[in-house]
Amino acid sequence: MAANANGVPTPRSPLARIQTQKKQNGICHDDSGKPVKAQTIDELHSLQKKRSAPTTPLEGAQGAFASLSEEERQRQQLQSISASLASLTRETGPKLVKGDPAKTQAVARVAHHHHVEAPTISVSDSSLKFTHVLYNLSPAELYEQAIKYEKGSFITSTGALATLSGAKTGRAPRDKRVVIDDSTQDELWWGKGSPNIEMDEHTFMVNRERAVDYLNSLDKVFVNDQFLNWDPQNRIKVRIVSARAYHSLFMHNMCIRPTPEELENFGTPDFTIYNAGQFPCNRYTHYMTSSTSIDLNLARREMVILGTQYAGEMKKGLFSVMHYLMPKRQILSLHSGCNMGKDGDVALFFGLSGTGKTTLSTDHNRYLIGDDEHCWSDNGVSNIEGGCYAKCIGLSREKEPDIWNAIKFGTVLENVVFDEHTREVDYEEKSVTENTRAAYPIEYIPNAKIPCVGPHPKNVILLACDAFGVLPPVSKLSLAQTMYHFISGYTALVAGTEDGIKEPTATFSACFGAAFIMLHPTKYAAMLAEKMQKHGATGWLVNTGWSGGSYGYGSRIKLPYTRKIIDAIHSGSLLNATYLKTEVFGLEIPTEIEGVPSQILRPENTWADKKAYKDTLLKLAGLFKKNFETFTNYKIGKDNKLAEEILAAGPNF
Ligand SMILES: Nc1ncnc2c1ncn2[C@@H]1O[C@H](COP(=O)(O)OP(=O)(O)OP(=O)(O)O)[C@@H](O)[C@H]1O
Ligand SMILES: O=C([O-])CC(=O)C(=O)O
Ligand SMILES: [Ca+2]
Ligand SMILES: [Mn+2]
Repeated sequence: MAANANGVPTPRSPLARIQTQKKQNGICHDDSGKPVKAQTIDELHSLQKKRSAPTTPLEGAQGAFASLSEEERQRQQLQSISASLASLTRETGPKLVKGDPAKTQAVARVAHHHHVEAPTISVSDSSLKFTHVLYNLSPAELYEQAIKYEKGSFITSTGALATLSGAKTGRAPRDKRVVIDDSTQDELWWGKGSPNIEMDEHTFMVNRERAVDYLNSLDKVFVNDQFLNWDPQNRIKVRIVSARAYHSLFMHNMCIRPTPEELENFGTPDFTIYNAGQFPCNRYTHYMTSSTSIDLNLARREMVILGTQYAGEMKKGLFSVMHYLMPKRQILSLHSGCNMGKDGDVALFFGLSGTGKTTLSTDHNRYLIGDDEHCWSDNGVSNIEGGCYAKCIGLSREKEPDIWNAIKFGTVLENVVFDEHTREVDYEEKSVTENTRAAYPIEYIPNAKIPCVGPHPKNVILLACDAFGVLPPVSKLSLAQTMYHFISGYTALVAGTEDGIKEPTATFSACFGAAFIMLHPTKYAAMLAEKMQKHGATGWLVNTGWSGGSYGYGSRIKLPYTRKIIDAIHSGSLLNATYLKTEVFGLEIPTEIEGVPSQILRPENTWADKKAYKDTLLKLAGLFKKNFETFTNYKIGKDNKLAEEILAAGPNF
């Protein structure tokens, strides 16, 4: 029974008497609740928000400044960010203020205490104005910023932040530039087939200045201080300076989120991204072939983004950095998904964009370690990232329930189309792009393994989305075959992820990620061979692409069948199946798998036109052979025995 304010029971009856308070001093009080502790509306609003713990990075010794005052912390933090944003020609950083410029009152007060000293060398207007820093904002704060200031930002019916990435809806690999200097000249892979297109140090500085000036011309910038790599011994500190809440939330989700304590001791970042994506590069600048430029300077540990707002550039730019830093430490960096069974059996999923790394590593019966970027060290595997980046085209609750459910508050949904009233997303719709994406923190997947590390892999699964429809749905590989297919990195690129490609086309991309590797592919291949051998991992080739004919004739292998195949690999049952060897590619294919129609296991059975099948098979084999020519002269491992074996493991016809 309910009680009124005086504790007198109020009987529930249809004709309950309306009770008014007894008159005191002749005034009628409505004191059903206590009055608010505010004298004004402003004061009332200020009560709404509780102060949170300070999140401030410190320069210098870890934890030594634990007793610093809040004010001193703020000052050091702004100094560190000001140093990041400094113009290198005017030798001064901008005046920084923490917080949203919209809250002008607070700004005036903070600015008085915290602005960084005025420049002495050469003064420009930008050094006279304040740049407001929105530092490691929470998802809720970033939502508010996005919705208020960024056109095209909306909350979907499930709570995700829908956003548009602008003119670019995929990466622009032809616009990537890497600074060539005395050390990178010899260390990195340059020339034919390499993703590293050179630029000189001076041009980098021109673009860096352009990006920094652009960012400093704004009222506010977002700064994220985060980590990469869950292996604590090989963790990298990254700072991302960007102009959009979308970019800040994307990286909040994709990188590892520091705890408040870790943030207090953050210090100087190991790597910094300047994302001035809304602003183009100057096409009169040397080495620039378009208005977009993604520039990597390993010596300065910096990356500059101009002319593209596609957030994937940041994620994959950092991945390139890891592909340089980790092999130096004898750690193999991998463009792969990774998950682990209840018994601790780890599987890696390699594959190019759209082949199924995210879809297949997200498996309700297994622990997710990560969906896209990993390291394999002497201690086992570790995820580089703190989030997942799933393709959304055709997404359904039935087929991919865990990804579906991860699209909720906090998740960034790029370039999707939704109902203007209900805000329900239509995942079939590709009118903005086919490369629609969801970026969410890894803990949004219920069986994520946190921390995202695991023991040495037992299975290495190479995913290829074969648009020709001639590769078997699954084959067991020898070590040499695994290397052959790893170096080849075959797939049919699915539309949209890389700018300009509109429909599936056969592609070879070394190490299943040539766009991101920094060293010659054979360096990574040799490390993979050594690790697989040492830890007894088995290689598999899984075709998640076409069956019964090429693209346009056959159809994509059904996801439930691919899942059954993957289940059989994980359980170990496929290892003991009966195999037969295919002609031309010499692949071992199983004759039976539980839950998969046996006739689809042999591609030639699914083709009505046997001659067309044979012709297509030979055509693809020819493409493999031609692609591999560039690698035949390279030494792999200590002696050249493996290189010869690998070559022999390719198609024979
Ligand atoms: N048989 C299949 N196996 C795997 N994926 C399939 C299959 N059939 C259809 N798909 C679809 O293919 C897409 C695979 O995309 P996924 O996000 O897993 O790519 P990815 O390898 O993680 O690429 P990226 O590196 O670009 O993130 C999903 O949209 C999935 O629904
Ligand atoms: O980088 C991207 O835009 C998406 C991705 O994961 C890939 O292409 O491998
Ligand atoms: Ca993915
Ligand atoms: Mn990827």
